[in-house]
Amino acid sequence: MIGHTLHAGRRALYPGLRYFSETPCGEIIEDVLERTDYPRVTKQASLYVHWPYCLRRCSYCNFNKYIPKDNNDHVMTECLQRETETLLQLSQVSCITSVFFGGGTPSLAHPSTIAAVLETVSRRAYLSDKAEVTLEVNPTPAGKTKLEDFCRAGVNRFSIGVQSLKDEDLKILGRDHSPHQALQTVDEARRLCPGRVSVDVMFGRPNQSVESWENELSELLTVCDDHVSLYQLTLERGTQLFKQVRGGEVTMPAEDVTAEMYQCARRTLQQHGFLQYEVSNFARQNAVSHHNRSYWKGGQYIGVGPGAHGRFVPLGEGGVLREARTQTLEPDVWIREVQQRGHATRRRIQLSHLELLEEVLVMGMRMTQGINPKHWESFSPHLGLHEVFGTSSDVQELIRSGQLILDDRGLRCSWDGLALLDSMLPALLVELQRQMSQRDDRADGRTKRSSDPQ
Ligand SMILES: C[S@@+](CC[C@H](N)C(=O)[O-])C[C@H]1O[C@@H](n2cnc3c(N)ncnc32)[C@H](O)[C@@H]1O
Ligand SMILES: C[S@@+](CC[C@H](N)C(=O)[O-])C[C@H]1O[C@@H](n2cnc3c(N)ncnc32)[C@H](O)[C@@H]1O
Ligand code: SF4
Repeated sequence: MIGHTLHAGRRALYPGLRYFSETPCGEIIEDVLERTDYPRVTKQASLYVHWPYCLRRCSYCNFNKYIPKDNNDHVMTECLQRETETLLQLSQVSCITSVFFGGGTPSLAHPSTIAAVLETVSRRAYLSDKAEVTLEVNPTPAGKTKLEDFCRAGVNRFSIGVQSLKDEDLKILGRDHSPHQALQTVDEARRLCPGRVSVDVMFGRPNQSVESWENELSELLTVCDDHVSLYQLTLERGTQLFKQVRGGEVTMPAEDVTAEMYQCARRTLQQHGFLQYEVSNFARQNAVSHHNRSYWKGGQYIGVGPGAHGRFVPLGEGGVLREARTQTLEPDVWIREVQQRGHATRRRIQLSHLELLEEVLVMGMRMTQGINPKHWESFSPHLGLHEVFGTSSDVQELIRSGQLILDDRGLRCSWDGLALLDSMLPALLVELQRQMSQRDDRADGRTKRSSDPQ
């Protein structure tokens, strides 16, 4: 989803860099460096920390996870701290706005590991007491008993992988908990962090019908807190489920059935007071996830741990371009690299201005509020949102057909359009590429004219 870099191979020079420093998180001091045409760079970021271990492999999952051979908590903790320090220094980020411990199964980590990483962040950057600190939890009895200690370590939001409330479905998915254990974990998390508990649920599961999904959702709504993430089960190559489906052992619901499940869930959640704020995310009482929202708003983020990815400008190395960075995948190799050179960045790609705008577009359109003109302008000061999309006949057609809205509030999907976002993005991206290239041609023309012999 976010690791995706559009046109990663292409390189183009940023027209310039405007550098904003922050004191410490709020006030922005503008300090124009070099040329004048580049979106602002701030000294704030969110932090993602990847815990790469799971007790077993769920049948559908292709995330970066490994079954631990032995307990290496101590060395993992040291390396997560070291990589956090290094990347904070490399990025010169002085304010961390949210922290997300994801995985794998980060609830397998010792609470002291979580505390140690947060302590490192606080030592090296500003981390407000109020900053959102989320931990993903597998709802097993062992996970549940550690929740209180995780809170003491500094976690103030839990994201619980409930996935399904049907025992037989959890078995097909290869989960190691029952629906009852999941509900007990949600209860305990709500007791500890009222209003700050999210549940992840997957739909489009093998043999699932719309009717059974509706019943399951109703049950979920009686127990959940104020945040729900609904993910359509994706059949990932290389997983056990993929093989089972290909071998005919398991049948996935047809596309029109999963589309109906999605629409039915959106309606039901709305009726229960949840606002959909993103393709897969719903919140009531304003319990939106700050961490996820900062990704969708094109904020900088630092990723530490095996396979984590990040998006930031390495100001500390003299960098001026935002980079897409990925850390080494395999934990033992990652540990060695962190011990040797302080971090294990395996891949770094400088994003051109166009690539950055493509990401801002793709991520921003996932939010129901879409992209407002000011948000766009902070990344594209010289080519406004209406200039890019206002004149395109393809975009006009999407507006006429009721899928897209472009007005004073910006560009966004309609209710129906959000479900069809993937089919709309190619037209939007083509328009962006066309307008950016015309703009570069005009700028080149001006440069050429001004350097013509008099
Ligand atoms: C990778 S898991 C990590 C958290 C934790 N280990 C768990 O399983 O709950 C994060 C979320 O990704 C979602 N996910 C993983 N694989 C998926 C797939 N193939 N299709 C859709 N969602 C998936 C699940 O809903 C899960 O809660
Ligand atoms: C699958 S989402 C689950 C979020 C959950 N539903 C919630 O509301 O808290 C996990 C979060 O971690 C981020 N994430 C997952 N894997 C990552 C990775 N390898 N590097 C950086 N961020 C990652 C996702 O972008 C997202 O923000
Ligand atoms: S879904 Fe979660 S618990 Fe299952 S294998 Fe993937 S990361 Fe591990």
